[in-house]
Amino acid sequence: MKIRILTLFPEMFDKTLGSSILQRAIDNGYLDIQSLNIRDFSDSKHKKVDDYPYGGGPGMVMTPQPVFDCHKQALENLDSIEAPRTIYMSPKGKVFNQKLAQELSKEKALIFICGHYEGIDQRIIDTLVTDEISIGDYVLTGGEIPAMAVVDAVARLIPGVLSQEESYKDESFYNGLLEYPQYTRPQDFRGMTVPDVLTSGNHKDIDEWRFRQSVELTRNRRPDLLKDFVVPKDKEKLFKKITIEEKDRK
Ligand SMILES: C[S@@+](CC[C@H](N)C(=O)[O-])C[C@H]1O[C@@H](n2cnc3c(N)ncnc32)[C@H](O)[C@@H]1O
Repeated sequence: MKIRILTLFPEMFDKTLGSSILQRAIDNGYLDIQSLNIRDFSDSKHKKVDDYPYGGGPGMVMTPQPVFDCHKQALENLDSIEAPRTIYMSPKGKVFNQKLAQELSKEKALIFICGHYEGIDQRIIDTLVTDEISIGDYVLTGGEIPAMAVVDAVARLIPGVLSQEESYKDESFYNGLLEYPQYTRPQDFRGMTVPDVLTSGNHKDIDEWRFRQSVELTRNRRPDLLKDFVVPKDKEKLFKKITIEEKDRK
């Protein structure tokens, strides 16, 4: 997947994209990420990228010209890819989730626009942007951290990026549930022991225990997720049993 990030702070991406799984994905050719500095595209003498909002009010707004020209360069960069989605990171956007990450991971290319100050001129959004995405109901200083979160969540779903051991299929949200608790060595840490079932070697029991933990955790913490949860065929009986037991306990 090719990713182009339009930002006033390209250096913010160096560390994140140059570490761990993302760096490996780049090295192995699964990801091609470039950040473009919007300021480099400003026509103004002092490379100005913002101005006062029409109608008054606090703060500054990012002007259209540098962003339009930076976006044009990003498109030229991706010339073999037709109409890539252009995502504006914005607190006003659709709230990002695993489903959207899965959808975006199927794209050949993505362009991200990171806002700053009070945001970007609406004409950029009306003309260039296909998706406005928020990472939650709070306001950050800029779109860089939100873009990194989206790039990270999307990249790890691209086939081949994660090795088998790191498979995401059991992880929270992927199958509609929160993940079960995880334990590692030692089996006894200062008197706190690992649940016996996990050291039993009985894979059926382990599988059932994990499913039960996932269902109970989701029911307690995120009951909203259960509305869309499709119970796997082989877990239907167990799911019913867990549900009855939970009702009896109340
Ligand atoms: C200070 S914010 C601007 C907020 C804007 N004035 C508003 O009230 O909606 C500056 C930039 O940070 C980014 N940003 C802030 N919070 C975000 C969030 N929750 N999700 C995605 N992007 C966010 C956006 O790119 C935004 O243009």
